Amino acid sequence: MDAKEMAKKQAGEASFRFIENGMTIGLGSGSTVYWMIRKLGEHVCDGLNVAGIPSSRQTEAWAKEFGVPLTDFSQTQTLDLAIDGADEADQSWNLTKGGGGALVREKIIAAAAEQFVVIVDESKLVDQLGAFPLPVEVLPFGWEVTAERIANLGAKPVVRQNNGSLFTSDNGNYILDCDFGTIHEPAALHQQLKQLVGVVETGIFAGMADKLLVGHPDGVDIRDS
Ligand SMILES: O=C[C@H](O)[C@H](O)[C@H](O)COP(=O)(O)O
Repeated sequence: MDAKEMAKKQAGEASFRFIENGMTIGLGSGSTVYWMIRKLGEHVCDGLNVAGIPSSRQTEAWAKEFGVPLTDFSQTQTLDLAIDGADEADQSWNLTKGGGGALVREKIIAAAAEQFVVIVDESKLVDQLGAFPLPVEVLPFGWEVTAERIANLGAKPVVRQNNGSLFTSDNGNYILDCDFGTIHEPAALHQQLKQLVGVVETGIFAGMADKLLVGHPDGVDIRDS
């Protein structure tokens, strides 16, 4: 395992300390979350009683593979905890998410959780967001028009592709990866984008994180907001 993967594993596994018996947990998406789900599965095998709501089909598959019981929002509308990764985290803990295309479900889950724990390897820490192009989920109908409106806000949107076809999210939508350069005011940019017809959600998670776990190859820093 390389150093970056070790750091992801450290952050993912360390998040287990926030999990208590009886909790309903929002399960984020991505390669850092993988380590959290794997660890959680081990404890479920040892008798831990939890239920998870997955934020993507991939996460659902991992939860089933590792034996983590699942539930859904028809059973509960609040979560004790959500744990998720990020593509960038700035010094105020604003996040860019959606590199894997799961941002809408991830944001619904994070917003429904009493506590939102973010797990990243150290490479995700930045002074300001923007080096990672901002994922914006848009409706397929008229996506070209929506992309033009986003370009008018100062971005270079590129529609995400997957093996030569347009990438489709778990919600059946497209993702525009939008290079805005350095994002000086993430919350304001999010609001501007949300006002555009055709925009479903943005990958800016501003002011949502309660804890930030930063993994290094040989340990983890746990930061409180
Ligand atoms: O849509 C994907 C999610 O926002 C992920 O949490 C994010 O891309 C980070 O993933 P990873 O832990 O694989 O870097």
